[in-house]
Amino acid sequence: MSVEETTSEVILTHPDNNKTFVKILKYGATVFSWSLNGQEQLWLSSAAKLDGSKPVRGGIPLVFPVFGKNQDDEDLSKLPQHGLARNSTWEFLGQVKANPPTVQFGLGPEIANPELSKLWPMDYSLILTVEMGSEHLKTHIEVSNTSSDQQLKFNWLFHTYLKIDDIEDTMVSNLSGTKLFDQMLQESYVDKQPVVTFHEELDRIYQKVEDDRLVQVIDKGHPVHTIKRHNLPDAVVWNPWVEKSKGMGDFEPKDGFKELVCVEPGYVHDFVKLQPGQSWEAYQLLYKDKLNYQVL
Ligand SMILES: O=P(O)(O)OC[C@H]1O[C@H](O)[C@H](O)[C@@H](O)[C@@H]1O
Repeated sequence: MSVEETTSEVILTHPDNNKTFVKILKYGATVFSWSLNGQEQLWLSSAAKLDGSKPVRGGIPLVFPVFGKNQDDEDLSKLPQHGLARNSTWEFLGQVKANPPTVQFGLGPEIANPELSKLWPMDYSLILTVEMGSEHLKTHIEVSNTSSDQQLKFNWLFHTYLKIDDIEDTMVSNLSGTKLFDQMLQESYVDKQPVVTFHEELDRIYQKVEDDRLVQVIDKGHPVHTIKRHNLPDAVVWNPWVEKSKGMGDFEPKDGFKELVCVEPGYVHDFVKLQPGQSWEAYQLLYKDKLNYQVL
């Protein structure tokens, strides 16, 4: 059977290769493991909570309706950092395709975390579609405004923790020439470096990155992850390094930052704004590709 459901998880196994599978926690609809022919692709903290007591530290947490901690918006500023989707138990809607195995999860205010929904009493419907091919993992989101009279204003982001061998051998490519907001320096500038490299905590929001820029994670010259984005103009690149990792209780081992890089496709610089009845969709596609250094 290619789709197995337990009380807390859904596991998809590829029909042609049982070493290719994905595990999704209903809490947060969080993909917390993706094995591609026996090789884990996502980083997961060994102290990550998988019991619904807090968002998962690793995998692909979903960020909605606000990225970070909003200070200005009357409604969104009441929510905690990264919103409510990653701390709500989603409904498993079932399998929609046999091959590639594809499943859907849904979230709306009627089942979302009640404490957080009180802080943000909006009408919306989210459908997450997870498709696992023999060589790829696609996460697709559709957000609908189900209100009859109110605008829906939100951020979306796939907070993807990619597993790597060694952060100091790793580069992230094809973001050069893009404007970014540096969360460490709290300032905006254009990245003039040919690739992103890591020597300390790095937390950058690259803005309005064209859809046809394929972001690649390169290990000693070899591309290990390729990320295609659809309708997600921003890309956050994050590595917590030594001090930030120490400060996160659910981050283990403490030197685990060496084996992860977060590349997070999102819509976070601006808000998506939907009028009553409107919908918006976007996806992230993770796959393997040859080195594709784009001259832009
Ligand atoms: O600790 P969390 O709430 O999961 O946030 C983890 C990280 O998310 C994003 O990458 C932000 O850019 C970082 O500033 C933040 O530290």
